[in-house]
Amino acid sequence: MAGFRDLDKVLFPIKSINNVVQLFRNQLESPSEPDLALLSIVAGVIENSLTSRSNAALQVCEPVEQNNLPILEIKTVEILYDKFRSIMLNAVDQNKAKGFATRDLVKKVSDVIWNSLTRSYYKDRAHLQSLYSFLSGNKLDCFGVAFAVVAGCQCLGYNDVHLALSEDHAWVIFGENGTETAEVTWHGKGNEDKRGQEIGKGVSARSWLYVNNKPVICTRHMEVAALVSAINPSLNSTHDAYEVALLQQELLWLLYELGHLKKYPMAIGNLGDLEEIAATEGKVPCKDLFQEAVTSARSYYSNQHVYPYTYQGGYFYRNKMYEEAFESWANASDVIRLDDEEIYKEFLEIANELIPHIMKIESSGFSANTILKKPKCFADLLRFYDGICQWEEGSATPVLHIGWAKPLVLTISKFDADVRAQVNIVCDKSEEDKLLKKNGTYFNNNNYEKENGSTAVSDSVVSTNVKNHSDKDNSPFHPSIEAL
Ligand SMILES: CC1(C)CN=C(N2CCN(c3ncnc4sc(CCF)cc34)CC2)S1
Repeated sequence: MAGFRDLDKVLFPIKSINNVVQLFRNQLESPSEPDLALLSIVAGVIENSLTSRSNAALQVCEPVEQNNLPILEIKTVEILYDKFRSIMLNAVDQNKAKGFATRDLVKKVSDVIWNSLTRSYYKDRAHLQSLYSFLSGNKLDCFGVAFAVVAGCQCLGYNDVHLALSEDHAWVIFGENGTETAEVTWHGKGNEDKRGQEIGKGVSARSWLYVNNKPVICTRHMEVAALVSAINPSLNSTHDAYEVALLQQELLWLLYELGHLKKYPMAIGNLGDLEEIAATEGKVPCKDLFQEAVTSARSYYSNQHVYPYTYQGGYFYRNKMYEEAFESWANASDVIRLDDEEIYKEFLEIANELIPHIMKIESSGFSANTILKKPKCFADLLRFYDGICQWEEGSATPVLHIGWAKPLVLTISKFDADVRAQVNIVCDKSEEDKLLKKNGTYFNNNNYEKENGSTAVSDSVVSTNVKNHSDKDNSPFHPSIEAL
């Protein structure tokens, strides 16, 4: 482990964002691996000092000149760092010969963190993700507990313990081949925690909560990306602390340029959101970052992640690119599996707020190039709704209710009959095969590529997949909705 070395200590007292970026760069480029506890404490102290209620007023009305931070003395960091190490070293006996972590060791570290937490507190509050929060307030959120367990294991010399991330949960992998898994934190409200248990191989592992067995398995450097992604600049529900957001943005660029975000779609999406708010001169534009997140999820996680498409759809929506937003949301809908509370809320907002808002604007008659005349938009909308219906079919609990049906009917009815007529529901493979051959396009599950591998759609034919409600096989071919 890199630890707190002299070349890091000379950067103190830290007074600017550049100093913090340099500390992270030192750690990330060190021959030994970056020290998660050190970096989480530094990020946590800075975030807390700039977002805590005490100076919230100051931050909102008097933006501190750029790049200056409240002075961070080395002593502050050393005290917290040594406290974390002593908690770990005292709790776990050290005589055992180092080697690979065991389930008992991982559970023990999780218990040490767990049993130190304040009895009851509002778990979804902001700024509870870092080791600073753990050490100064004995409070952590769900992600923060999992991160602290990995940082604790690193402290104890178990470098095989790594963070595993889905889009709404976190756990750890460990062991000689990194194939052991263990729950180390809770998930959601009112669910009994399963700490110590392995991630099931059954239905639950195929749910969205475990991204259908395609989680982000972090390297040490990606764990730094996770702590940076988890930095929360929120001052209150309407304002962000400018310096915290800028620090997060610069650290994400550092990690991006070192290549540590390649397999981390959500971190790329986080950077895209920050770049949309304040673009950094000469960098990859946010629109391309959102596409890179989609490509990463498709390349490394078999397109089983939803958030890259909702990041991208949200960008298109905010920039009034409604045709593109429909396509992103339809792609997101193609991904979803069995029911899950968090992702349900995402789709509920898209179906019952964002899409109706777009339809209201588009049918107000002022938009010249209205999507209401575009068969592809109608096709993508049907694909979006079809995915949700399939979700309903596949899930134990009912998903759809009249609250979904009304906006759905209203939306569909906004497209004229002549536009709808151009969307041809193709219901059997032979017909689809003929069509595909004719247009040189073929399908794989959720995206379409020309034979030459470029992802595109020929102008005359826009094809899209609609999962056949009946077929349960995994054949890549499904009846499709064609807009000719
Ligand atoms: C398109 C969106 C609604 C905007 N922000 C989103 N997120 C913000 C950032 N998120 C994340 N960003 C980086 N890493 C992680 S790991 C994780 C699961 C709990 F550990 C969540 C998450 C979660 C998703 S999704």
